[in-house]
Amino acid sequence: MLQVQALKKQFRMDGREVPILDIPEWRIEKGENVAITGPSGSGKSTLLHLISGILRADSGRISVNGQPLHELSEAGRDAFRAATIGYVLQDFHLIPSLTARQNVEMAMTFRKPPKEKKALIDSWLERVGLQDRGQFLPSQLSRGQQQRVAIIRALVNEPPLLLADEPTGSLDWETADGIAELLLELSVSQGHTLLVVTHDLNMASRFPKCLNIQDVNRVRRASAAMQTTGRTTREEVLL
Ligand SMILES: Nc1ncnc2c1ncn2[C@@H]1O[C@H](COP(=O)(O)OP(=O)(O)OP(=O)(O)O)[C@@H](O)[C@H]1O
Repeated sequence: MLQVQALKKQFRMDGREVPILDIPEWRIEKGENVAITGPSGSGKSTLLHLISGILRADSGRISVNGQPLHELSEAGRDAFRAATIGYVLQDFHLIPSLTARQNVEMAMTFRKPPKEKKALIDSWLERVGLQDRGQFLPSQLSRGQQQRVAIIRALVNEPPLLLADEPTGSLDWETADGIAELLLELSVSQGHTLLVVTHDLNMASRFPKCLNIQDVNRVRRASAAMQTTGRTTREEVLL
């Protein structure tokens, strides 16, 4: 499902290029559920942005579902993402002026008669326990409910790959547990591959496969580098 080879990404900070990711080789098989943990600033969100094609790698290859992303134009990557990848971003990103139902409907890329669309959204809302909340605005929903809307919005087109960035980030532990369970349950029932970035070790431990980004990324953060090299300046180094 996902293949990464010789991937490098750096950002310009304070007038110089700082390496963030250097991943020689990494893959995720179809249907796997994988959690990635790692220190703040270690490049986890950047990695998801690269896999989704929102960001471009400086060099190397990323293939999703057999499609090398570097072969696509920006418009091609957008179309590929819409068809292939569901992305649950940090902090939900629901549109505040639209109801829960409208937020989901907006993401539906395929043409279907309104009746079928309505039935499909109804069934998704019911699956996540929000059947009586479809007409509510995000501000009228709890944070856990908003996250569930964000998850079904990402899944309504049945993408083969679901990416989620800190899906339990600002939730209390009980709600977070429910979201983790929902993500894993949906992955089994829908058959998609699931890749989650999280600081929540409780959530990560529920995943069949859990890795620290530093298991695959050769770039080490400043704090780790300073401990091992005695540097006092705040800079990232490639070990
Ligand atoms: N567009 C950008 N321009 C410059 N630097 C960036 C940009 N995006 C991210 N960075 C830097 O890249 C590093 C990795 O950021 P990233 O958000 O991927 O980390 P993270 O592991 O997801 O962190 P956290 O766990 O805190 O969310 C950080 O030092 C960040 O400041």
